[in-house]
Amino acid sequence: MRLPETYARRMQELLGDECEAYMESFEREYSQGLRVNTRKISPEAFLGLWGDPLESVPWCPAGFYLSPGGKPPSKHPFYFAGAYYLQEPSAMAPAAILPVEPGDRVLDLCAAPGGKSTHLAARLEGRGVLVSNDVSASRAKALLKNLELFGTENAVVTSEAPYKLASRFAGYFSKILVDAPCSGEGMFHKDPSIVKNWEQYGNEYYAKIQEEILDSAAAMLAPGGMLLYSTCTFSPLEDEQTVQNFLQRHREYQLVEIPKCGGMADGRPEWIPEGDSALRRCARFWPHRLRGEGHFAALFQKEGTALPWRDKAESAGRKRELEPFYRFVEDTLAVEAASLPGAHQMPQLLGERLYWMPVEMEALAGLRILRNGLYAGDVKGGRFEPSQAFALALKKEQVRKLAVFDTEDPMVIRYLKGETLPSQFAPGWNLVCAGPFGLGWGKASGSLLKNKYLRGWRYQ
Ligand SMILES: C[S@@+](CC[C@H](N)C(=O)[O-])C[C@H]1O[C@@H](n2cnc3c(N)ncnc32)[C@H](O)[C@@H]1O
Repeated sequence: MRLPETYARRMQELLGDECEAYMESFEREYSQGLRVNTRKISPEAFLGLWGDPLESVPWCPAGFYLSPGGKPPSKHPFYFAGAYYLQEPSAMAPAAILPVEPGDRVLDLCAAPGGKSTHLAARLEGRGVLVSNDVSASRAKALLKNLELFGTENAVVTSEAPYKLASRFAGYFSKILVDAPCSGEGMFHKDPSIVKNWEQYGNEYYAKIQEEILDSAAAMLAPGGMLLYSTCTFSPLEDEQTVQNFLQRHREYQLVEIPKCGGMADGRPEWIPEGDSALRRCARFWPHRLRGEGHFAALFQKEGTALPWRDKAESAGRKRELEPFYRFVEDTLAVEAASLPGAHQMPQLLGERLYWMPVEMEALAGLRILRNGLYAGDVKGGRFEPSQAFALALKKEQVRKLAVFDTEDPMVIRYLKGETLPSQFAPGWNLVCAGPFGLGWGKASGSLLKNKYLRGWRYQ
């Protein structure tokens, strides 16, 4: 692997004797990981279903290393069911470290394609709200898809510049994740093309953006709230220096110790001018000291007392315009409308589309929003057509009409490819399942199951 000379020299100066081990880490196999969606299944139950033995990632209770030569994980029906996310093991740390509780108001400010957002969503267990933002509109689309695949009902997906969000959400969030754009030195092994980007932009360019993003994040954190800053680079300018500069600009923040495990190392105050010893509380992930790529994380707490967040109690009652939806629930599902995922949020029809929204639309006016909560489906012509997102947010036990196939049954892949299938299922909408997981809808009529799997998500 060809590393830029200035980079290699700097790493030699920083790491000294340890640099040799770092350089050797480029020779070993890149570790791939899988993080189980705990909204859908426990890690233990997943391991039982998966069959191949998987080793745990020390800093993430739902994370596992994939063994080379195992099942191709991006072609497996469970991947299409949102039962897991494929994620580099070190990248599982930031959302595991930020102490998110169900009911928190969480912001993921640089969120696409959603590795950490899907993790935060799982930890929220459907309570509170997750605002997932990425400044890039095209990347935000992938973010939305991943959150829908995970069955998330309480996410607002936006595509805005952080300062613009800050003007609307002052002091609103109890937890914020800033997984900042960075020079990506920790990913040189995973993706050597990042070296070109490093040569083009350098560390100062990113350090400036990181400071701006962090200032916007600071404006949005509630008193007593916690902020997790992470990068996938080794540069002290983008790591310890960015953290120290932030603390100097925002005296109401303190660094919180990140408990080290699995080979994580302390932050390095001695690598920046007049570095404060508190910077040791940060965590560094070195590829020669642990099984994962390079990362950095810092956890801050804002002074003040956090107020407990309560979901809005929705006693919406039965709304006349939603009658087709209630009929669908009675015909197809095994639970009442009030106990469905997202039903504690505000039901709202936008045109024909029914959503359960965690945040009032007025609060988001003027922002580029891709989604506010769960898009349940369309109410049209006196009928209700459930959405793909709704299928993935439902648990199999919540549905009465089911078309269940064994995970290994070739019908599963045929369904994911969009084919019509033979049916012996109850007439009407059925949740098509691979083993314990819903994949999407099918509509049974006579001897056929019409395929309602979302076209853009089909198995290629
Ligand atoms: C490290 S990636 C995020 C990865 C993501 N957290 C995940 O786990 O999948 C950084 C993201 O920051 C976004 N970004 C770049 N410049 C930004 C800015 N000025 N403000 C906010 N986000 C920005 C990029 O589009 C990119 O998606």
